[in-house]
Amino acid sequence: MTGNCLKILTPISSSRPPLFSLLSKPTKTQFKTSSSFVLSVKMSYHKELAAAKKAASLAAQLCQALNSCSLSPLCKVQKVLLQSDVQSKSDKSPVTVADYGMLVVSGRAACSQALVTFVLERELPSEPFSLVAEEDSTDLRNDGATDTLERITKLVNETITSDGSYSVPTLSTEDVLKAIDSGKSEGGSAGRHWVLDPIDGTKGFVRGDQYVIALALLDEGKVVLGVLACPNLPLASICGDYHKSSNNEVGCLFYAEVGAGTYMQSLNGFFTCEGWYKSLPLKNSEEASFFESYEKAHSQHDLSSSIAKKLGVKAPPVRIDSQAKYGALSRGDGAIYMRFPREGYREKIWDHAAGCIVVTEAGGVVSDAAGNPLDFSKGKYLDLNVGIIVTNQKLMPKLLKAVKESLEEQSSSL
Ligand SMILES: Nc1ncnc2c1ncn2[C@@H]1O[C@H](COP(=O)(O)O)[C@@H](O)[C@H]1OP(=O)(O)O
Ligand SMILES: [Mg+2]
Ligand SMILES: [Mg+2]
Ligand SMILES: [Mg+2]
Repeated sequence: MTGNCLKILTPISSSRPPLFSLLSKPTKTQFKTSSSFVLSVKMSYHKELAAAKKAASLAAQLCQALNSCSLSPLCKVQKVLLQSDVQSKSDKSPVTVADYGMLVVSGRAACSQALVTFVLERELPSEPFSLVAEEDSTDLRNDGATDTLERITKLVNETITSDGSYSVPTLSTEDVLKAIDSGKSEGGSAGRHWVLDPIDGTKGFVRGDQYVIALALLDEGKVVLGVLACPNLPLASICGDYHKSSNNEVGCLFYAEVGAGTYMQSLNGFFTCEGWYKSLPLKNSEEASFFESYEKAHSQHDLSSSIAKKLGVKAPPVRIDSQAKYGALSRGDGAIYMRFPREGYREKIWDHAAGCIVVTEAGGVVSDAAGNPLDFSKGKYLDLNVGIIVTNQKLMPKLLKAVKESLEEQSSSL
């Protein structure tokens, strides 16, 4: 453990990156040593990672404040929402417009997006800024949204003031709208692009369960760093006897930089847990626990349970919302994550970029259902073969075989 953060050990991989990749080296250069061993010196993204951690942590603080202010009219609406079903957009994702309640939910995500944009631009003033993000300001520009817009502008300003690092004039509602709309980049394979899901796991957020602020950086189409701020995720493992754990603190920040590993610290800055080294995966598929979406509409539970059966998995699935699944997996809470969206759903890069590097830098493997790595260079969508599967290097061949068999069985039964 270093300072107040935990280094997540590589569960299976024997090919940890060399220590020199942790050092600050500004160029991508290949060196030949006298023994003709080729060393590839990696680009360092330390400055960008520090900015991303700060942005995601502040956004998490903002989301937590939104949830705990029981007297706020915003929260009263959320309480009503908790008892009602969340409406759908045309792409079948929850949220937005239709009524004031939905505006409040999308407004909160937009609020988080504005704050992340503000922090990244202030922390990295000399870098060109391109952001591919989920939210836009359309709903907040409607006449009926004035009150919500004023409230979220106030909350963004309060969070900036309470942090105390930036001496800027108070942001206006127009500043906030502009900050939200700077997330309209299309991404792609050239240059650098930030990728943001300002509230990932909207349904979990509305239910008071798991959600994350997920931020990643693409460089030439590759994910080079990722941060997952998980305000409701316990610091202790969420599998096995976790409910018996003496530590019931919540709020985790996972972060990873290419070639430099994955780390976790507590969101409040104090790290108190230990002992995860012992529970790292694994072993045999029978002992693996597997994660999937809480929402049946997001992933076919019957398909994953047929795959788990083939693998001999004994434990019941762990169903939680959002990319918190990637974070929990990276620290060894479970060994497998399976995601099989319903036909017609297109996965977006902001739903996987940060989670993907958090898992791969901890030694895991993320692929589509056919075993291809995820390609983040094609714009805001991921073009995938059927679904996404995640596990460690030892279990991946077995998992792929089981996935293939179950998919064949599924298509022959149609
Ligand atoms: N119909 C759907 N199928 C699959 N994923 C969806 C669907 N609707 C929304 N999502 C997105 O899936 C992610 C949540 O997945 P999970 O079920 O694993 O929590 C979220 O990013 C959510 O978007 P959002 O960011 O708006 O919440
Ligand atoms: Mg959404
Ligand atoms: Mg999402
Ligand atoms: Mg979202």
